Amino acid sequence: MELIALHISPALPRECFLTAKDSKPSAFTHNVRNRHGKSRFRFQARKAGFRSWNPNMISRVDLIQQVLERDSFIEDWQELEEEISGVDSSFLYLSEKPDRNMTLLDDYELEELDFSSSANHRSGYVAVLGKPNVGKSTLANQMIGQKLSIVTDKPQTTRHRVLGICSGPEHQMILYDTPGVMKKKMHKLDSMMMKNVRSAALNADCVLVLVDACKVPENIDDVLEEGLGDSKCTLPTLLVLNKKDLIKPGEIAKKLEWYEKFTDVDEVIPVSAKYGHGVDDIKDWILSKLPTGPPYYPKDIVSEHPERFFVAEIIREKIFMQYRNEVPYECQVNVVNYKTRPNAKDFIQVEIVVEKDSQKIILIGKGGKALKILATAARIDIEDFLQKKVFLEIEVKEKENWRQDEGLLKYYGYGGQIRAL
Ligand SMILES: Nc1nc2c(ncn2[C@@H]2O[C@H](COP(=O)(O)OP(=O)(O)OP(=O)(O)O)[C@@H](O)[C@H]2O)c(=O)[nH]1
Repeated sequence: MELIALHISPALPRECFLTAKDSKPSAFTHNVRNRHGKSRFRFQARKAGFRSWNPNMISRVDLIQQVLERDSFIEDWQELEEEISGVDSSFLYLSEKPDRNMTLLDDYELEELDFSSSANHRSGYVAVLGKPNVGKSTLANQMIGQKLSIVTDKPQTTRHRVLGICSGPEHQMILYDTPGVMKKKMHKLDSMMMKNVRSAALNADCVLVLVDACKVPENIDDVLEEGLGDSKCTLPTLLVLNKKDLIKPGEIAKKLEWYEKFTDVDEVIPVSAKYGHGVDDIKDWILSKLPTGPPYYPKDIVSEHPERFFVAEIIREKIFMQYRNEVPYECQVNVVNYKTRPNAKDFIQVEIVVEKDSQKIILIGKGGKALKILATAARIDIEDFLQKKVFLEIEVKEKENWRQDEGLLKYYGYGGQIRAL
């Protein structure tokens, strides 16, 4: 490791960050809070060539230890170590939002965030809600300028809350793309997914509710109720009439009028998320609702999820594209091993969990042909995403009723935390 230093800041509560695709090598930051909730140790980790700090490369404790070995100026390292060892570093918690009062940054930290103090800077959290297939992921990707959420033509493909960060010189919007709001919950998986939608809304400073412009206008009360619960009356809400490219301008005007008249939202904006039309209007609306304040994350960070999360999501997208009917919904993709190797391709071992033997047979195909096609398509996209060559190994396993098993679902990351190691 070519560590120079490690920076610890209360404004940066995450363990690993994904930087924008073509950004310059970044400062990777790491946060440890002391007992009083304030950072007392400040270091900075830089390693050229990484788009994110992959926790597999080095464990949290190793990282701290390496810094401690180098830096003699740390007085109270024993306390620091105690604190680190008390934290289960194999999980990333997705539901926390840094306390605004804790994000009062000093000059050094502002410099680290690439942020020059400005009274007009706005930052905050935005929950993106809507029924399945209305275009939430497409809009979130368009706003961030990079594909983070998988997009398919099938409903209910987003299972996790995907956090994407959209930064500009004067703003930082942190978007939660959420699974489609659904009334009927078939499995425990569905209820846990909806719980995640709610916790996204709890963190939000404002809310976008997407509807499909091609569909007959419909009440959004159920989306607001399911997605926001008690917060529904208090948060500024924008109704986004998406897929306007698919209908005639006259029809858009009629639907706009309907939604303005029959829903209790602050504004309605027609857009085409797919083609980026109207997306700037949405950004302007969000900016008018976010509080002024410093950024939460460095400006070149686009997500806090680890690379392995996106690897699993890319494979899930390919499953949706290749297989029909219920099969994609019955699959869970887990990255069980992710090794970065200095002199060889990265090694990624993945298991696809299915509920029945019949699904396993379909996934693998005759002589393993279908699985081979899947692995090739996934590998190409993963290499494009990671900007490096990988060796991808996929195995299909059967676990009866995994969608009903709360313990397993938590282990797979549906309980608000995902595995980092
Ligand atoms: N024509 C058109 N298609 C769109 C637009 N936005 C999204 N789509 C398509 O609609 C489908 C669903 O888009 P997603 O972004 O996956 O929808 P979602 O709301 O995230 O879906 P869930 O995962 O089910 O919650 C995809 O085929 C998109 O390409 C749009 O503005 N115009």
